[in-house]
Amino acid sequence: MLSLDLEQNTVLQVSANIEQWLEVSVEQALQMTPVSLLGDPLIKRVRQGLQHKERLQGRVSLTRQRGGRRCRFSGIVYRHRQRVVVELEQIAGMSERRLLPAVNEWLNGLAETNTEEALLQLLVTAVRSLTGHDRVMVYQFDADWNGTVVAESRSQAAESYLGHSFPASDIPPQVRAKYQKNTVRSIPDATADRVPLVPAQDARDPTPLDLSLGILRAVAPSHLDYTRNMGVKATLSVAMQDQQHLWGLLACHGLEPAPLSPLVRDEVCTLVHMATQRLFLLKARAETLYLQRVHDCRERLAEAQMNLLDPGLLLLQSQEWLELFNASGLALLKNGAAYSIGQALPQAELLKIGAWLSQHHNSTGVWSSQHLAGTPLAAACDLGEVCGLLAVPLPVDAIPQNWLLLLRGERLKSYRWAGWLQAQSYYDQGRYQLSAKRSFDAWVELVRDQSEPWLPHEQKAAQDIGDDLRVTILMRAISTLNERLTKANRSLEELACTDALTQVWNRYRIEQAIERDIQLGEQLGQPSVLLLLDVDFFKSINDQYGHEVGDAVLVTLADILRHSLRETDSLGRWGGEEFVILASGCSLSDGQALAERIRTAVSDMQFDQAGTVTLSIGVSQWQPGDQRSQWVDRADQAMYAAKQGGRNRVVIEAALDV
Ligand SMILES: Nc1nc2c(ncn2[C@@H]2O[C@H](COP(=O)(O)OP(=O)(O)OP(=O)(O)O)[C@@H](O)[C@H]2O)c(=O)[nH]1
Repeated sequence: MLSLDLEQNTVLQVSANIEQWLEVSVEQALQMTPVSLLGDPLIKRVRQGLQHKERLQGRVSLTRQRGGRRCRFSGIVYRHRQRVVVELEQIAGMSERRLLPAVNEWLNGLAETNTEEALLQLLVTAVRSLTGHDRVMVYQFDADWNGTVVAESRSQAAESYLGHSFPASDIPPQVRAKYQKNTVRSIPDATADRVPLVPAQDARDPTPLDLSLGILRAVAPSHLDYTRNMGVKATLSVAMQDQQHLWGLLACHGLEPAPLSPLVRDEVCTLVHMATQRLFLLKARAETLYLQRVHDCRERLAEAQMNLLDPGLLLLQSQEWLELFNASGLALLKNGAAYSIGQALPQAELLKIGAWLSQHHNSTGVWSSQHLAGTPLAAACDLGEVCGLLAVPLPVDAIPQNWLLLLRGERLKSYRWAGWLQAQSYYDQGRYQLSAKRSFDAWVELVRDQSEPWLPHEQKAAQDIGDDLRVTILMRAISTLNERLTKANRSLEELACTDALTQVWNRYRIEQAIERDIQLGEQLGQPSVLLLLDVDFFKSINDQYGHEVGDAVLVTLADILRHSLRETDSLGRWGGEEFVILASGCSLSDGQALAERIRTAVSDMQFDQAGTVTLSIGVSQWQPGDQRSQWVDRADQAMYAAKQGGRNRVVIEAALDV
């Protein structure tokens, strides 16, 4: 490793072992110019490639004769402030020409895998065949940065770590941050001596050289302890990440020092990079399929909205929602009622959950827990077997009293922790301080009372479906309200058209019916007849028995009249003790017959206290050109004639003296 000042054309620092590689002593090297030490082509390439850049794209190469043999070096170059760092490694082992076809084959294989498991397994197999490490693992981080080994390829001699977990403290935040900058960390020989730079500091710029972009920097003593305690003497780890997120690591272990050609290391990085891309592609594909299922569910909800289905009934048919959310039970809390499917809780407990959520969760976003026993909700109700809850508020009028609840049972998980669980790092003055692990024996920890975690895409899908469900509930509520309003309007209308005492139509309503019949007569020539009925000597009934008896007579009379009519006839109270019957589609003679029937029925009737009651009835037929008043007047005149003629009789208009 060398640091150069290309402006001043000087060599600032060199590795103490430079002579072993380039056959110049440290003193000589520090006297030389960069060009005389590393050659004109290399320095030219660095000058061109490093303009305005932190690191050189690609590699530089250098050839030297050593002990009569030609040695090839490959190097990386990066900048720290004014200084340019050159790291050179001798190329050994598999030649470039033999390496490429093998890598290509592995790359093709990776591109053909269709499951995450197959992909990661192929990756560890490929990397081990290239590097010859004893154990190659893929190590996946969970949300808390604990890592679990999800794929492994190993030699007989290496113990298996598959399924083991490592606590987050093993790879603390500042180490994780470094992986974002430099995806690869290589320790080919953990037992090797550290080689210092000479001089240790650049006299003009005492800032320590930042080597975080490099490969050859020495390893922190705590990390060396860590690898030693793990029983490994060589490691290589490569970050598996997309732009923002460190998903996991590819980690290689050698039980013995494992010198690694920089070219092989580069190819491993390429394989890991390609495998990570493929991994995210497979994940994206799975997510697309999931979103398609969510979309189908939403389509069905949209249909339910159009058909104004009751969301509660809808839920009962939604077995699919259970599968979609990998839920053991599902409940809808709506207007104080609970509908549920699957293994839910008793209605009373579900309602308690709803009440607690409404009181404590004010946001319109979802509420979730995979460990309900650790939340205050556990004290508010009996959760039974339920360990996980994803609750989606369905606010109507901004108050989230309605909830969609997705429930999950326990998922027993055994963590096979590799090494001690005691804190391996501690936080001090804003930095994690590392201390090495001392044991890597597996500890099995059984995690109880927890469900599968609610993944972000599941939470998003639940929120979307919740939004649709909320609209369905609203639409349903509006339609129910409309139905009620229509009913209420109809009752009001009836009330406005009904005579309060006799419950037959009032004068306003019967006049409307008469107008309608006049229109039908004019448009279709339909005949209609009016009967005007007046109680004889009604005043004397009132006078003799009191007004209440008079009222009772009117009520009984209305009943008799109602029962004497056909479907098409209409009955109304004209006022006082007068009634009107409109016999639609009826001739004058038919009207006369009807009037006679009624007159007889009434006169034959014994009224409770009033005894016999008789009617005088006038009958008139609508004539083309008649206004309502003319038609009614003629019936009135006929009725008057009946009175005149001695009462308890029917007179038709034809009998009137014109
Ligand atoms: N009990 C009761 N009486 C009513 C009601 N509406 C009108 N009346 C009475 O009905 C009586 C009608 O009397 P009149 O118009 O003199 O006629 P009448 O006694 O029937 O004699 P004629 O029609 O000539 O046979 C009056 O005394 C009114 O007060 C009612 O709703 N209830």
